[in-house]
Amino acid sequence: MFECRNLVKRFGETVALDGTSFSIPEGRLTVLIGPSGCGKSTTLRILNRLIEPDGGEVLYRGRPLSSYDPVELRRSMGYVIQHIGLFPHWTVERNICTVPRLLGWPPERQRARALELLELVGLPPDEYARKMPHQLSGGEAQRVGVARALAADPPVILMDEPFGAADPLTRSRLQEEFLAIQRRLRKTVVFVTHDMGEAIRLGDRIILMREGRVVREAATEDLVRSGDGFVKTFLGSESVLLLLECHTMEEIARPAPPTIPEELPRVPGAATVRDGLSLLLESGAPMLAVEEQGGILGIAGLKEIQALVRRGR
Ligand SMILES: Nc1ncnc2c1ncn2[C@@H]1O[C@H](COP(=O)(O)OP(=O)(O)OP(=O)(O)O)[C@@H](O)[C@H]1O
Repeated sequence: MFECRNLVKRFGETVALDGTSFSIPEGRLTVLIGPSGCGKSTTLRILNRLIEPDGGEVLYRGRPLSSYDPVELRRSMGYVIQHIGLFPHWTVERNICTVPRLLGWPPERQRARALELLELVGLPPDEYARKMPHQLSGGEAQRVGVARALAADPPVILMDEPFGAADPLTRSRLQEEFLAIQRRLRKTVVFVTHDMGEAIRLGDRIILMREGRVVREAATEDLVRSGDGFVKTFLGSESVLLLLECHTMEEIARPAPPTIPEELPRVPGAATVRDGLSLLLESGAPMLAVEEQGGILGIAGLKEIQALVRRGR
């Protein structure tokens, strides 16, 4: 979807991007990650032409980005930032419809879309559509921000530390919800974070940046497994836990025996192995029953988790 070649961007003496090259595939969630100041946000702002690079080029759908009208381009890309910037004296519904209104959609279509999106992000429309931004919690405001970014059904969503200000529990809920939405919608998402746990949980691909350059660009799982130099420092001692984030319980479950004890704790097949391990340790049970659509699809315990870690190392 995007092809960035040798991007250079300077702010006075500061070199924010120093020959950055990478590609962003269509329909996948690509994470840009790296230490503070390495050029992640600058890259994102170049992608929607909020700023222009001093050198290099970006191809978007095979054409130079510079050949697109910046205003139209921005309307075709949802943008979610940390402090979501809802308009304070507009209702939630009106905020969500910002772009559809600019595009001249008829009011009924705007309204229907807002209600549909509130549903999608888990905010009951009857309760939330008429609320004002100051009546929302931080997590709810972020959900409205995601709904607003999706409103005109743009093919691309740019997200700059969207859940960065949320407390850990809310953050993990927002991540799960967004992942579920992304599994349905398959947008091209470029997601900036400096939290490796978040990158691994959400990203199909990860682009690791340092000092304005790309250090590594790989599928999430390959990156976690490889653990070379800078990657390893970034992952630190958490690398095993992070590997567990990449896999689901249904992937490691073995077939269930004909009868399984009633008291065995249940875990959804889609839960990460990390969540499965927590449940196993908390419950003290020898095994978990892995469920899918109400039925039991298998069982898994420490042995299966250890096998996964050994395979991943
Ligand atoms: N408008 C600006 N004017 C001056 N310097 C800037 C501007 N925008 C970014 N920079 C500088 O460019 C470098 C890269 O900034 P950028 O915001 O892209 O980093 P980042 O990786 O997103 O950092 P963080 O994780 O802290 O948000 C930094 O040194 C920053 O201070």
